Amino acid sequence: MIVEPAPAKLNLALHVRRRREDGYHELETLFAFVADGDVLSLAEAECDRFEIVGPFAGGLTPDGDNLVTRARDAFARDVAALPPLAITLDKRLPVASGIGGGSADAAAMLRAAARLADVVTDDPRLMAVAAALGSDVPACLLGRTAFGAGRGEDLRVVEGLAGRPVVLVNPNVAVPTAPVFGRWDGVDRGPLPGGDAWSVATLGRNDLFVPAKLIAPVIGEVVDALDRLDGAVLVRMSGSGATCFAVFNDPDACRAGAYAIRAAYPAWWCLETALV
Ligand SMILES: C[C@@](CO)(OP(=O)(O)O)[C@H](O)COP(=O)(O)OP(=O)(O)OC[C@H]1O[C@@H](n2ccc(N)nc2=O)[C@H](O)[C@@H]1O
Ligand SMILES: Nc1ncnc2c1ncn2[C@@H]1O[C@H](COP(=O)(O)OP(=O)(O)O)[C@@H](O)[C@H]1O
Repeated sequence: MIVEPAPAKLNLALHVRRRREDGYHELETLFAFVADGDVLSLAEAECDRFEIVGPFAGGLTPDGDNLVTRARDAFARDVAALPPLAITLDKRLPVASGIGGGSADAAAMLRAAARLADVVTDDPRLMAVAAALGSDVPACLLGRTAFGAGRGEDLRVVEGLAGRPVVLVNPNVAVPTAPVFGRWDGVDRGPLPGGDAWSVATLGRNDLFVPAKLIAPVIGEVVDALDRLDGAVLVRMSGSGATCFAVFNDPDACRAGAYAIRAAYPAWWCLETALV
């Protein structure tokens, strides 16, 4: 049995620079990962099977198009043969929420497949398969704090944020990515600032915040609620939303913040975790 974690991704900053001819957007982003996420379990079996369990299993159908089975099939086609596998996805992250759950699941499947097939994880074919699966999958395959450019696949690792406590909050509203990009106003507000990772995070922006709020105005309430927490040193929306995060210096303040959010907004999803 292989157990492969699929950690949630955060965009600590996300600058949208321009819309490309192919419909995708050129980004400059600071990717980070947290200590919690979905979990993929795999065991060799008589035939391929896929099931989804966990708190957000209801948001997906196991028979439908899933990034896990797409990653499995792409690996078997483009990298190396795989034995029949019984795969269980423990879906703990809200679906379509800006923290890359599906991308993290696909990346976890590729890592597990590489282990099973004795392929090294820095095999360039793995990154190529990841990029074809989705813009965030290469970053999730790397799983480390990194600057991302291009569609998100041009990655440069950066150190310096591990261990910072963070609260993630989603108002339980699914926000699909494409319509958010579709509402971006086309104005280039400038590149990521220079400096170390923390300076970039704090001085940066999320250019998808305004377009995402047009689709789900409650995101504004989430940011306001996080802004009111004592000790929050960075509050922002991640990706195309609707999940927002608050970074703290002090783990006790983080715990108190998560407690306050759960008490005031019991219908919202709230995860107390840390950057890795
Ligand atoms: C916005 C980001 C920021 O990290 O995260 P999420 O909000 O999805 O977590 C990503 O760029 C999302 O990556 P991912 O979710 O893998 O997107 P993809 O499947 O590649 O693309 C979904 C759709 O989003 C739009 N898209 C995505 C990436 C990009 N650089 N430009 C785009 O315009 C396109 O309309 C595309 O059809
Ligand atoms: N394993 C998966 N987990 C989540 N979503 C998936 C998965 N496989 C396919 N999808 C599809 O991908 C879309 C984006 O999902 P997700 O990665 O959760 O969004 P985001 O990157 O915004 O957090 C969903 O609307 C869903 O239909």
